Parts: sequence; structure tokens; C-alpha cells
Amino acid sequence: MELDQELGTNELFQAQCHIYKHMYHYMESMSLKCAVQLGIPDIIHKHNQPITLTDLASHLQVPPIKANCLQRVMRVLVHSGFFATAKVHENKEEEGYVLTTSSSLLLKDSPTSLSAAVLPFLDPALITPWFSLADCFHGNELTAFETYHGMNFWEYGKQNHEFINFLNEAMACDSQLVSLVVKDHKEIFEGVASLVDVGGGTGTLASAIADAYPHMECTVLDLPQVVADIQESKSLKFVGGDMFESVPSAEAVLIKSVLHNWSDEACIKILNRCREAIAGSEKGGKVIIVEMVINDKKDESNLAETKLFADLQMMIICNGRERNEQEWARLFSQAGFSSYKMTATCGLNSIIEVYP
Ligand SMILES: C[S@@+](CC[C@H](N)C(=O)[O-])C[C@H]1O[C@@H](n2cnc3c(N)ncnc32)[C@H](O)[C@@H]1O
Ligand SMILES: O=c1cc(-c2ccc(O)cc2)oc2c(O)c(O)ccc12
Repeated sequence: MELDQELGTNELFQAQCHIYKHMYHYMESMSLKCAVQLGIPDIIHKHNQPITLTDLASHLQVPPIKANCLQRVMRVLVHSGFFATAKVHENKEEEGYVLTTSSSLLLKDSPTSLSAAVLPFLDPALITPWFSLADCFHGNELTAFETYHGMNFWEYGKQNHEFINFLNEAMACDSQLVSLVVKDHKEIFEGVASLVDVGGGTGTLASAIADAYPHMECTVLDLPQVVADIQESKSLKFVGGDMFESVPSAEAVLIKSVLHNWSDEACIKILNRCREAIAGSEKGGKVIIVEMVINDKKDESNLAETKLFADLQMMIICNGRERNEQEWARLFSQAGFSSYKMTATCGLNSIIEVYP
């Protein structure tokens, strides 16, 4: 029997639409990237009222012949919730673009801006490996990144300092957003006398913690080339080193968005170094992990899907992974920890306190 007789044409056409939608879905990412490159959220924000297409095109110095292209990109971004439309004047029909919460998060000067994350995470260096995914399944390389670039992510980073700095900026703005929870979760940080942020990058999260808990001695451990030129302050020290070798001693170790870059074997080594770092603490010490926890059965659909995409990003780039609670629990036990508490969630990430 032919498919259309078996299923009905309506169902077949729905499936056709489903397939096309997903073939075209990268266009949403690319339209978002284009809007950030052009600085559209900031232009709308500065305009202080709904901005018409003509005004937007004029701000962008887009020639009239291309205004309709701009309108079509904006139409997709309105459809996907990055912008909305509203009447320019109460009693007139003319409409203009306004920000939504998502595009407010893309304003360059906002303290919680994710604007600096969009371009690095959509950089050709991270996207082109997708063209090698199928080949990677049959090749000797561990990741599609290596199949495409001919070297692994870490080697690529050593040879492309600008790209790594770009990525560090992206991580810093993700951390800035996460740092909003630092004050909300006093039970996690209060009473901790010293803390070392392992793979803490340029110190965004550690700096927010040092500001919120001035009596805490805070240190950031990262690769020597990452921390080399960073100015120390009285409340925040930077140490160049290798988390696989040793982690400076402290009462608490913080580790955010690092373990997802690594395989289970590598994570067990890192966690062992973290456990050793807190071993001298009179209070027993703890490791505070800020990472995603996959929970695709319980999470709301958008959240679940985003975590699954993040998992693929880690798989493609660096043989890392996002983990579910069971996978986290197995790692903790294999690294010699006795218990853990998954307390708070902050958007995509959860905070996991792990005890020796
Ligand atoms: C994805 S970034 C996370 C940065 C920061 N924790 C954040 O969330 O903003 C991973 C960090 O691990 C650092 N890193 C990688 N290998 C390392 C090593 N062997 N020792 C110390 N840090 C390392 C990288 O330089 C980078 O800053
Ligand atoms: O593309 C990414 C994304 C992340 C990421 C996203 C959202 C979060 O709340 C945390 C992290 O992390 C990455 C990363 O660690 C990396 O080395 C490369 C790419 C990405």
C-alpha cells in the first residue's frame, strides 16, 4: 500500500512541513547572529519607542533596495520571539519593532548581556565540524571537530588565541548571568572561608562571589595563558596551573562549565584533584559544581531540548557531554565522594554540592 493511502495525505503533508522546518532551522540561528552583528537590539532599545522598518533601515544605513530583506529577517525573528511588534502611535495603524525579554538579554551594555556569547558560539570554527559528523562516525578521530579541523579543540585553541579569547568572553557573559544566583543562595556560600574556582576563566563568577562574600578568600585556577595578563585584586587571586595536576587548597572548590568539556575518565581525574584540594578543610569541605543536569523526561520542552543540543555541542567539539543525575552520581562515587546535594537550578544550569 502507498504511504498516502496508509496515513492520509494530511499526515504526509504535516510530515513534509516537519522535515522542511528542520532542514531550515539553522536559519533561525543565523538570523539571530545577523541581528547581533548589526546591533539591532541596541538600536531598538535606544529608539525608546517602536521602531519602523524605515527607521531601522536608516539607522543601519541599509539602502532602500535591501529594506525588504531586512523586513524578512525581522519577520523570522518576530516569529521566533526575539522581537515583537507594536503600534508606533496609539491611533495609527503603523507598527514598529520592540524588544522582548530575549532581545533585552542581547543589549551590549546590560550587566547580564548574552550578546558576547552569540558570535563565538555561532562561529564557523564551531559550526563547520557539523559537516564532518557523519564522516566522524567511521573515522579514527574522537570528535567531528578533529575530523574537520585536523586537530582537536585544545590544540586548535593553542594555535588560535583570538578564538579562545572570543570563547572566554562568551563564557564570561554566561557566568555573569549565573552569578545572579550567588546572592540568592546564601546557604551554599555563607561561612565558606576560602574558595578556588577551577577553570574559572577570567574570573567573572569568582569576582561576583568575592564581592558578595567579602570575607571569603577567592582564587581562580586556569591555564597559565588564560590568567597571565589578568589584574589581581585584594579579594581575588589568579593562579596559572593545570587542574589535572593539582588544585590549590581551599575550603570549597567551585567548578562551572568545565566538566562538560571532558570525558568521564578525565572528569574523575579532575574531581580527584578537587577532592584533594578540600581534604585539609576542618569543616570537611565541598565541591560546588555548576553544570547542566539532563532531565529530558521532567524538564519543560524548550529547556530539555536546549540541554540536549548543548550535549551535542560538547560531543562535536571536545568529546565532552552534558550528564543526567545518574551519570553525575556515578562520577562522584568513582572520584571518592560520599554524597551530593542538587539544590538550586539557575536556568540551564544546576548547582550540585558534592561532599567527601
Ligand atoms: C568552558 S570554560 C569555563 C570557564 C568558566 N568556568 C565559566 O563558566 O565561565 C573552561 C575553562 O577551563 C579552562 N581549562 C581547560 N583546561 C584546563 C586545565 N588543564 N587546567 C585549568 N583550567 C583549564 C579553560 O581555559 C577555560 O577557561
Ligand atoms: O557552546 C558552548 C556552550 C557552553 C555553555 C552554554 C550554556 C551554559 O550555561 C554554559 C556553557 O559551553 C561551551 C564550552 O564550555 C565550550 O568549551 C565550547 C562551547 C560551549
